[in-house]
Amino acid sequence: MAEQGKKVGILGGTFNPPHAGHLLIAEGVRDACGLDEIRFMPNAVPPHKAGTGDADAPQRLRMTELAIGTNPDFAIERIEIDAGGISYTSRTMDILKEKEPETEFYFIIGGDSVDHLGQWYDIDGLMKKVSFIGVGRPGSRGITQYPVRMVDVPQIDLSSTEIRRRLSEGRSVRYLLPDPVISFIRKEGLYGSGKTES
Ligand SMILES: Nc1ncnc2c1ncn2[C@@H]1O[C@H](COP(=O)(O)OP(=O)(O)OP(=O)(O)O)[C@@H](O)[C@H]1O
Ligand SMILES: O=C(O)c1ccc[n+]([C@@H]2O[C@H](COP(=O)([O-])O)[C@@H](O)[C@H]2O)c1
Repeated sequence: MAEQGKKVGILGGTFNPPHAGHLLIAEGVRDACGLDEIRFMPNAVPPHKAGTGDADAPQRLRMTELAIGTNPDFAIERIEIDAGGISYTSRTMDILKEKEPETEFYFIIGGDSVDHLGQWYDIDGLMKKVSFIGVGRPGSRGITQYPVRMVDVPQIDLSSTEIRRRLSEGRSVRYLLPDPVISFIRKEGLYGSGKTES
């Protein structure tokens, strides 16, 4: 059972893989907005992405767990992974709000997501269900006609795409994502990184 009036930030993502950019914005928003907790919420099937390549949903979930580690301010929200199918945020928020009527939810998005918010499923309905917090992202405008509270947090020009590319080219990803996630990627042989014993 949720505590009364707890302020929870939801960082939804594909986390393919999770990286320093995700961790930085989560901590930045938590701090700037006085949130009690940030939940990282991996989606099952992302609504607006072509696919997730060779990482399946359980692997993305595991990598997200490893990324947040033991940080007591961070948690995992597995509602979308457990539901399966295409993860429309509007539907997810209905379920979350019904489960935890006392919790105040804030949905955190990066500048590229801000730019494309108008294309989200049931966006007008969704706006009535949850408050949006946006953060800048290099290469995006972070502009929308929808009411998004833009928050200034440290930014890093990093994406999961860039990490997958580096791994497939055998290049270093050290410090771009937490070591336990790198070890998992190598152990599972994800993103063309090649299987290793360590
Ligand atoms: N470096 C970053 N700065 C700000 N926001 C980010 C950054 N990286 C990701 N985000 C935001 O985090 C959320 C989840 O991102 P996602 O898991 O899709 O990662 P991604 O790096 O954008 O992935 P990909 O490169 O595969 O598209 C999105 O709202 C996205 O805008
Ligand atoms: O509901 C939608 O139509 C919708 C469209 C695009 C993205 N989202 C959600 O926004 C979050 C970030 O998306 P992504 O694709 O950058 O990982 C993630 O939780 C997605 O499920 C949701």
